[in-house]
Amino acid sequence: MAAFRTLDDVDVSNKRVLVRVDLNVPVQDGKISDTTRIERIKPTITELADKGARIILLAHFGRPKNGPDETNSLKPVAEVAAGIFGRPVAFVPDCIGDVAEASAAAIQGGDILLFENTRFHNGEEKNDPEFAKALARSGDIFVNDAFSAAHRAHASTEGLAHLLPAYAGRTMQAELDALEKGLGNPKRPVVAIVGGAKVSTKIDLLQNLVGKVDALVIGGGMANTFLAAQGIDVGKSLCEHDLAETARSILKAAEQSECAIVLPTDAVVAREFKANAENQVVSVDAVPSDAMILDVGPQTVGAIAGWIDKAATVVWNGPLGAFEIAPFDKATVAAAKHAAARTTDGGLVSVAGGGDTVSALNHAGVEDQFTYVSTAGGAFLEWMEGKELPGVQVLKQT
Ligand SMILES: Nc1ncnc2c1ncn2[C@@H]1O[C@H](COP(=O)(O)OP(=O)(O)OP(=O)(O)O)[C@@H](O)[C@H]1O
Ligand SMILES: O=C(O)[C@H](O)COP(=O)(O)O
Repeated sequence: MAAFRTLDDVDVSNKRVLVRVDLNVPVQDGKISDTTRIERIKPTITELADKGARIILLAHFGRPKNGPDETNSLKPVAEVAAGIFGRPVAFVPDCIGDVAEASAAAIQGGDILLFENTRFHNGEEKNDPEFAKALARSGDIFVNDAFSAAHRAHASTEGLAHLLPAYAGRTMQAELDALEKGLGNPKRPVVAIVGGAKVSTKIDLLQNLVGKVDALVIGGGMANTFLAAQGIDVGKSLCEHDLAETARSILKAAEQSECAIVLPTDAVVAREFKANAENQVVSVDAVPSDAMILDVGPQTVGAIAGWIDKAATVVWNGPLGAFEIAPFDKATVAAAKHAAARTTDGGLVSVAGGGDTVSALNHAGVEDQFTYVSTAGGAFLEWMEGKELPGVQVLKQT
């Protein structure tokens, strides 16, 4: 973290502080269904407000393509954020121009404004320097607290940092600290657990991990591709047969870098992809030709628990089975509980991220017991792939 400046390095009193946050929260039936991202930024907002900063929140919402539209407006988020922060949050219907600048000029220390969706302007995603300059006119300094949007080189995540003195917010700082412990400079042995549906969405991630970790546990649907690549018949399971060669090259790279690969040895199979479908546990070399693997089996869970016991650090992305439908959540829940217990009692550093992974940990009831659970989706994956995130990179340079 010494690589860039934080809120410890600046006097924010009475300054107009443009704070990039991630308010891209899920909405169901017109209501925000999960406020975790808003809760996560509260420490930064509280600190800035207590120090007398004039706070202006910048954020995107959804992926609007044709300018302003009501469904992607941040207006409803202002009220929810105010409830969580315990302070009024005034909504401003644009993020640039006269209204925005006049509102930012008028607020007092400790006040909070939320500017409308930055993506309502084309310049945001293009990282247009003119648009970034227009944003910068409302602020004296820039604080980026949106790790989960840091994989985007947009005007409000990257461009602004070239125009104003730039700092990492407390949430960004905590996220980067945790990720540094996870893969940057981890306590060894490091065990990565990667699951989820497909190999195709995680090739870069797997390739990066085998060069960095001591053991890689592969579960979920993607394990089927690895099993098939070794000549195992996986029946009707989800399997990317065209990626057999890629899977073999990942196994080879793992062998060269002495990374142990842990693949399922048994599996829970069913003939239907639905809750409570009739199911049985079989060895992976005895999957019936008309059945599909929907979870890893108990023997595999035992092996994964053994690896968690050996680990000083666990990084996790992707569920081990189709955890949304019982009973195919069993392995994910058991492994999550085991990692949580080892974190609480045994000093394990456990870092997890990814949309479905967070839901799975929530479902297991252990989200709070992990060392760190990232709310980032794409940004967490890119970090696991070993990529530099533009929004983080620019903070290091400025
Ligand atoms: N054996 C399996 N067969 C079919 N689907 C599976 C299997 N194992 C896991 N899945 C599915 O994989 C999906 C999650 O994978 P994904 O790679 O999207 O996770 P993630 O990276 O945490 O999430 P996100 O992509 O939202 O950030 C779940 O919907 C789960 O049902
Ligand atoms: O939800 C996210 O992962 C972030 O807010 C980034 O959103 P995006 O994928 O639309 O850029």
